[in-house]
Amino acid sequence: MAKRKPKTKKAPRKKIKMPSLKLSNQQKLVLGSFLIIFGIVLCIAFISFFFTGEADQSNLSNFTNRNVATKNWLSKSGAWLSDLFIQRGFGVASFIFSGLIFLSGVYVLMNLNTVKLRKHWFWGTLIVIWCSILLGFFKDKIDILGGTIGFELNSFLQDYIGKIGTSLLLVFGLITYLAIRFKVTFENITNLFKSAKKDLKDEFADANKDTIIPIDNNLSEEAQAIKDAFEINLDNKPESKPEPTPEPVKVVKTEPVSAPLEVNVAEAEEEEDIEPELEMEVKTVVDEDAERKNLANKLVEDFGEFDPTLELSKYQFPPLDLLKKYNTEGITINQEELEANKNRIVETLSNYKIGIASIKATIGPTVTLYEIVPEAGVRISKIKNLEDDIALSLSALGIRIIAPIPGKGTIGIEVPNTNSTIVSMRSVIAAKKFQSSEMHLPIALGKTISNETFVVDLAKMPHLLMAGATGQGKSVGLNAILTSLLYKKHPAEVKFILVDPKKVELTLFNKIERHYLAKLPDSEEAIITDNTKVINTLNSLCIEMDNRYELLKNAMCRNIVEYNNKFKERKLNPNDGHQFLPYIVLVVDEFADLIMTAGKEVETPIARLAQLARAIGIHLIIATQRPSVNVITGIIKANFPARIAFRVTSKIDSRTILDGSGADQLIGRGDLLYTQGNDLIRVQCAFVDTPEVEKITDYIGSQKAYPEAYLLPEYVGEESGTSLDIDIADRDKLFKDAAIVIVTAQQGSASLLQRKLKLGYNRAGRIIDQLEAAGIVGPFEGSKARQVLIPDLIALDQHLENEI
Ligand SMILES: Nc1ncnc2c1ncn2[C@@H]1O[C@H](COP(=O)(O)OP(=O)(O)OP(=O)(O)O)[C@@H](O)[C@H]1O
Repeated sequence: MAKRKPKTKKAPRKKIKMPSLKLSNQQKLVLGSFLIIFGIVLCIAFISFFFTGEADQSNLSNFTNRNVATKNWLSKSGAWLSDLFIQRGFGVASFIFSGLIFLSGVYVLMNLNTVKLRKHWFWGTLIVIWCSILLGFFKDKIDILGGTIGFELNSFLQDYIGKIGTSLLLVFGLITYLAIRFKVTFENITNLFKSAKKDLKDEFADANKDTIIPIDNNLSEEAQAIKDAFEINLDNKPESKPEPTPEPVKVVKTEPVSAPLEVNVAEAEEEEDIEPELEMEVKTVVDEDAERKNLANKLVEDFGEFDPTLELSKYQFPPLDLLKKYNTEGITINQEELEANKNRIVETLSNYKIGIASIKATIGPTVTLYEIVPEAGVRISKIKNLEDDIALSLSALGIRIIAPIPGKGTIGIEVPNTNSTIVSMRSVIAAKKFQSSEMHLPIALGKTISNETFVVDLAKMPHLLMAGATGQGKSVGLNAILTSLLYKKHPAEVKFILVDPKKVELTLFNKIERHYLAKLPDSEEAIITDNTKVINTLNSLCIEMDNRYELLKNAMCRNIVEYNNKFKERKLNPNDGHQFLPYIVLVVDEFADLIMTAGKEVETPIARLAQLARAIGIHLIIATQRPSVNVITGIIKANFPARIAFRVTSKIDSRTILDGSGADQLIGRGDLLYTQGNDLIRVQCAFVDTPEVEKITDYIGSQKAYPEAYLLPEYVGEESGTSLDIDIADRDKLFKDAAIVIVTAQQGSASLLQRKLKLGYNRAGRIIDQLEAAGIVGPFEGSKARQVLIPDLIALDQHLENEI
């Protein structure tokens, strides 16, 4: 079976979640309102209990008897409930339970986070117990205060630690509660007292400001008395301290000055007082990073890590059964063939006087590798030169000599099997190596010569160049790559941009447009078959790349993996434009065709993407039939270290794609050479047929999808405005309407036309060209809208009339 979810992905230290009871919205409404009403019922019954409890007491045992009448406002059930909670339970503190039940109802109804609710219940229950123990002291006076439980607990404690001990224990409980729940500290309390004292003083000071005592020569006795009184009231200092304020007043008194001097008694006092109380304001520098981290931790605690797959949480990965099993699968060893080939190799080599010390065969799906160890003193180059002779003697195509096999110290001769076996996509997808791979973009390419499943990571490549003559298995190879990713990656994690100039190869993927494809905002079809659109898409992808780099820079991340992890850990704020970034894989099926028609316009953005896009999760896969140097230019080659070569027709083509020969000696039908810069690895590509792809895309396409394909940023092409001599007769039918829209809005943008006239991007772009040619809008100005050269509609009419 296909893996439903890449469970083997390093589980990011997820908290073990409590099994959550998932309720539908209707169930939430029912349960929420029930709890709210039940909370209210309890509260009413409890209140009523204080008035009717005593009267109902005797009837409780006859609760089931219909004829017995109770006085509780909620009748027998009210009497029973309040007796249970208050009398036999926790006393008046039981009101807290009714509040908690009510609160639970509100939480369920409003779909609030239950973590807080759990806290409320925990602390609420503790308060109930604390209160009932406290009120248990008064059981003798009013027995319902603490309830039976409160009384029992209280007397239990008293038996062991006495009345004083129990009281102290309750005080300790209160302190603990305040300290933990309200973060009260000793410093907080002292600061509170200090500030209260200061406030009090300020108040007095203010009061005195109103009664400023003009101290002139004759400071009245009363003033002195008032001042003294203040000193006595406000100064807490011990009497031994140096004498406080009277001094300045005395001075004034004894020294008559002609100019009246106003002395504010309170002020003078404050000067004295403030000094010893001088408080240093300690400003703690808030570490923003730490604060953000705390917030992120809290968010993760409350809501769990961000799950990008949440929107399509019910998405099912395609099952393995959709892929076909082949009868020809499984390697059959033809002993005779093996023997015959061995003998011929030994014979041919001995004809050239090359002795062999040992020979060993490894049978692969399409070729068998004969590893020989030549006798001492044999030149390797001598064997290498015998390639054609060995091929002749074995009368077989596709003989490849690897001399020496890197890291083995042997010489390899690959000889095609007479009956090659098909490597099914099913077998490679089912392989443990693929299923348990922890790669970011794993691709099960096929099987190696030693019959091992060959899995590579596209994210590491980071771009792939694929070449091969027509009919050698390129399209199947591309399908195998796409299938691998579909089997391993959720729609939220990867998006494809498919360019298919042949128009038929990738059309099947149209069905998964809203799951897996990305497209330009204005394009109708997600799969690009039109070469001009490719240019826009590539440029748009460059904008996406720049945007992503900006996001990474702001998030201080070096690559998409770090960024996405940070986003999942809720350390990046979506309000700042951050979002989970899916990988984007651009697949171009026929690159030669593109280069021929668009040349530099395609080459430049491709080269730019190839150079820069690896860190931000954009990967390119480019396939071509013609691996000639004018298609795979130096700049492209330099940026595509990973290459796949299917069979090509000439050594030169092989050299272009692989920087060496080899691809010309392949046997076709999915036989390929893979290199990532160093060794060449011969792989038999997995075979996936069109009906299989169709089944997979049908399966995915039938599931719930995103509202639309992943939208790439809009790119306003420069191609508009190139041909300014547009014939008036060739103008679009909507030309005049467009001119009116543009002049009215005084904004020369194609997207405005798209919106107002409901046009596709291409047509809107063409009309903008025509408007430029007609002198209505100015030339292209990059990201800005074009200038409108006509001020109003009257001027537009005149302008168009003059043209004719
Ligand atoms: N991995 C494979 N295993 C077995 N047969 C294969 C494999 N790949 C391709 N073939 C055979 O080769 C045929 C041509 O393959 P494919 O259509 O992929 O070639 P191509 O290189 O894409 O050709 P073109 O460039 O003309 O589209 C297939 O129909 C299939 O019969």
